[in-house]
Amino acid sequence: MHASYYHKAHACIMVFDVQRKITYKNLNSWYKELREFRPEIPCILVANKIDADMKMTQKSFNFARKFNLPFYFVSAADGTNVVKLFNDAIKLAVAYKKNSGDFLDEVMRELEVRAGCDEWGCWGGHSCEQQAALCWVGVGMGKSDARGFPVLFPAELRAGEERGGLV
Ligand SMILES: Nc1nc2c(ncn2[C@@H]2O[C@H](COP(=O)(O)OP(=O)(O)OP(=O)(O)O)[C@@H](O)[C@H]2O)c(=O)[nH]1
Repeated sequence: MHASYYHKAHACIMVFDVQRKITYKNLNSWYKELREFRPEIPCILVANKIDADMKMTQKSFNFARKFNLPFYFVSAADGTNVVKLFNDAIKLAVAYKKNSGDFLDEVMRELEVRAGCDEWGCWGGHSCEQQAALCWVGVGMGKSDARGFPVLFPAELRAGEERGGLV
């Protein structure tokens, strides 16, 4: 899968189809690839389509145990465990993002603080990422106000907009 799919992911839901064994076997290579890009993010394993064969819920799947992954039996068709799965994945992702030792996450946390973003979002009409990018440039150019916030000049902002919105 292209690297951009993994970029800045904070959680992963890996799904196999209980009706097609090959999808279970393929988990090895998917998991290996995931860990090359995102070594630490929480990963949840899902056995999907249990409505088609409820007997499969009696089976124990070693992959989850081997890699110590939370494991859910799901049916996307009838909704079994779907909401729980996504709620839990979001919680894990948020918890990971708050505390992660990933260099990029640490940089983003620092920039969000400098840009005046908090858990509500970003103040000043920009998204956190836009604001952080503005801040990044401001810091890089050594321009900041007394509070450490970046100072950008209209010409730089215009140039940024011409390049697609970010300075
Ligand atoms: N019975 C059942 N069918 C499902 C479930 N989830 C998906 N399907 C069916 O599986 C087929 C493939 O679904 P997609 O959403 O296209 O999934 P995909 O991963 O792109 O495709 P596959 O790899 O073929 O499963 C469709 O016919 C779906 O209706 C499920 O939980 N139960």
